[in-house]
This record gives sequence, C-alpha cells and structure tokens, in this order.
Amino acid sequence: MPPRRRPTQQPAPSSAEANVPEEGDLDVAAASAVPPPQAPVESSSPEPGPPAEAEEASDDFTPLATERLILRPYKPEDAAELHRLINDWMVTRNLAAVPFPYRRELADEWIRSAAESLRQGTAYHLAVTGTEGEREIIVGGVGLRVDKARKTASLGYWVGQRFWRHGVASEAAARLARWALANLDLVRLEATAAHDNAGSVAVLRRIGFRQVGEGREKFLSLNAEQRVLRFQATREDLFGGPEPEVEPESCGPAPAGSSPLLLVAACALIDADGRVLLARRPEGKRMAGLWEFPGGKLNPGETPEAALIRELREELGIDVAAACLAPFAFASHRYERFHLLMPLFLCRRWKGRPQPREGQALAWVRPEKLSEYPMPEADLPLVPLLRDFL
Ligand SMILES: Nc1nc2c([nH]c(=O)n2[C@H]2C[C@H](O)[C@@H](COP(=O)(O)OP(=O)(O)OP(=O)(O)O)O2)c(=O)[nH]1
Repeated sequence: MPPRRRPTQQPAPSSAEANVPEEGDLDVAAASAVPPPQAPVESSSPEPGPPAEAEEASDDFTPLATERLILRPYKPEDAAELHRLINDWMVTRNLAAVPFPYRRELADEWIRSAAESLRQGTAYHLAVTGTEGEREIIVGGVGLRVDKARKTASLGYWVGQRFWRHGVASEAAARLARWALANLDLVRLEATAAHDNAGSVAVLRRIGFRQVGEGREKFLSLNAEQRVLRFQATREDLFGGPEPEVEPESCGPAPAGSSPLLLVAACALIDADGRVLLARRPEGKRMAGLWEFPGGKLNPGETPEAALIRELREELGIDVAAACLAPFAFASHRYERFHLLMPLFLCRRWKGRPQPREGQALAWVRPEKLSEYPMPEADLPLVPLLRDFL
C-alpha cells in the first residue's frame, strides 16, 4: 500500500526548511540503512538473462521523484554534506552499519563504492534531496542492497536530524521500494529496525512492510548487538493483488456470493526466432513487476480480437489484422475479487516494431526461458502449453 497521507502533526517547518517535507511522524533510520563505507565493493556481475535487461542501466540511473523529494545517485561533491548530516550520534545510533564518529574520508569512500555497486546492479544507494529556495539540499539517504541469488533486497534509510518529523523516510523508502519491485528481478524486500526504534518500525509498517520475526544484529556505532525486528514486503503488499480497482465494464453480472467474470484478451507475439514478447506491468498498476502477455480488458460490446487489436496498438504501437490472430488457449482463473477468463492468441505477423508505449519493459523470451519470468498466477498453466507448442 502506498504511504497514507497524514495531517501535519508538527508546527510548519521553519523557513530554513521550506519545501522539505511537512508530514508527521518521527523519521528514524532503519537498522541496516547504510552499509559501512569501508565495506568492499560487491563484485558479482549482473546476472545474464533477459529479466536483468529490464533493470535500470546503472550508468544512467534515472532519478526517482516523489511529491517533495528527488532520489538520485550520490555525487562526489555530496561528501561534505553527507558527512555533516550523518556524523551525528542521534542518526548513527540507529544504523547498524555506520560507525561513530564518522570520519570525513569515509564519506568519499562511501560515494565511490555506492557508484560502483549501482553500476553493477548490486546495490541502489541514493541521496534523498529536497529544495531550499532554489537550492538542492540533501536531507538523507535511502538504499537497497540486492541479493541476486535469493531475489531479495534489503531496504535501509536515514534522515538528517534537522529533517526529522516530516515524513521524509516514509516518502523516500516507499518510492524506492515500489520502484524496485516493479523494475528489478526480486520476489520480496526485507528490512530490519532496532526493536526500540519506534519511528523506523512505524515507517516500515506505513509503507506496507509486514513484521515477520526478530533477530539480533551487530550495530557498529554501539559496538554491540541489538535486538532487531525483521520485516518483509512482496509485490502484493505494496501494489495489492490482482483486483480490478473499479467494477470493470467487462465483468458480467455476478450472482450473490460469486465473483464477477473479467474478460481480458491477450496475445503471444512470436518473432522469426520463435521468441515470445512479454511485457512487464509498470509501476502504478496492480501486480506491477510481473511479466504478462500484452493485451487488456474488453470494452463493452468489443470482441476479443477487436480488443486485442486496440490494446496492441495502444501498448506497443503495432498494427495487427484479425486474420493474423490465431486462438491458442485460454486462462480461467479465480482471483480473490474476480474470475479471469483470458483467451490467448498467437500472432506471428504485425506491422511496426513493438515499442513500450506505456512505460512498460519488454522482453523477447525463448520458450524454454519463459518460466524464469514471474507472471500472474492465471498465466502459469499457459507457459508449458506455449513452450511445448513452440
Ligand atoms: N494483459 C494481460 N492481463 C493479464 C494477464 N494475466 C493476468 O492475470 N492478467 C490480468 C491482470 C489484470 O487484472 C487484467 C488485465 O487488466 P489491465 O488492467 O492490465 O488491462 P488494461 O490494459 O485494460 O488496463 P487499464 O488500461 O484499464 O489500466 O488481467 C496477461 O497475461 N496479460
């Protein structure tokens, strides 16, 4: 779930804090927010294979914007400001991996290693910036450390003391978490918070994380172990399950106690090499981050073929003739709030080159690799059928 807006609980920020967040609740960093700057740079190379192709090319990571903040890669010139904000006992005492005092050179090293791991796709550590008048200011940091083998990433964040109590951590952490699940090859996110760090626990809960257990972690600043609470979030936690947001027009009448029927037409486009086009549901849609066959809901009175021709033009910018759509199979799947009936067509001829018109990632996938792409539950029975057929 996205962070819920709350009324401001604190007095309006002073002029020095104009344009930085105004939202309530204490922002204190999660335990694992910032790995030690002296930590060796992770060296595993990006995994080969198509899912990784959809990940952001780290050399040109596009900053992530929220209502009030920009999350962007650190720059070498941020070091002095970073040092000033983080060399603060009130901040570091909540961070598992940051020593105190925090030497100035560590900030330079940290920025170098953050750039390197961003380039390799092993971690996404970003400066959280706001504006003061016309000037950009750093207000904190947010980061994700990726464990490619487990398809998980751990989320952390910290906020400079001056900017506490304005909802910065929730806004920044929610943005990075949602971006990651929609764009990276991950099945879930993890985070920990010191058991007595009520601010950080509130942030994690507010942005959709669930507590899954407890443990102990070494805190560098305390030079001691602390009891920590462990949290997780899946796509379903952050984006919701596969439910139509409004009762769709294409749902038939539903007798009491049964789910409405949702008709969706989908298409496996097959190229000359026998590869199938999958599209990744973009951020903002339910089930964001899952790969699907292009297509969409039928409008009232539309045939599946007409809906598909329209959707393929809207989503991919290609023209398909009804005669080129061969009925292949269908999915009939009960989701929690509706029953999906989805004819799947095959298509080998179209005009134009498929382009991601709606910000979705696209991947041409060999049939034997289809099962490596996380797909909506309804599609799972279609994958072996398609693989055997192709
Ligand atoms: N296109 C497509 N939708 C699928 C697949 N598998 C699956 O469960 N679905 C579900 C996800 C959605 O609940 C529903 C499609 O609805 P949608 O909201 O994406 O369709 P749309 O393109 O008409 O969406 P929108 O413009 O209204 O946002 O079908 C699939 O392989 N392809």
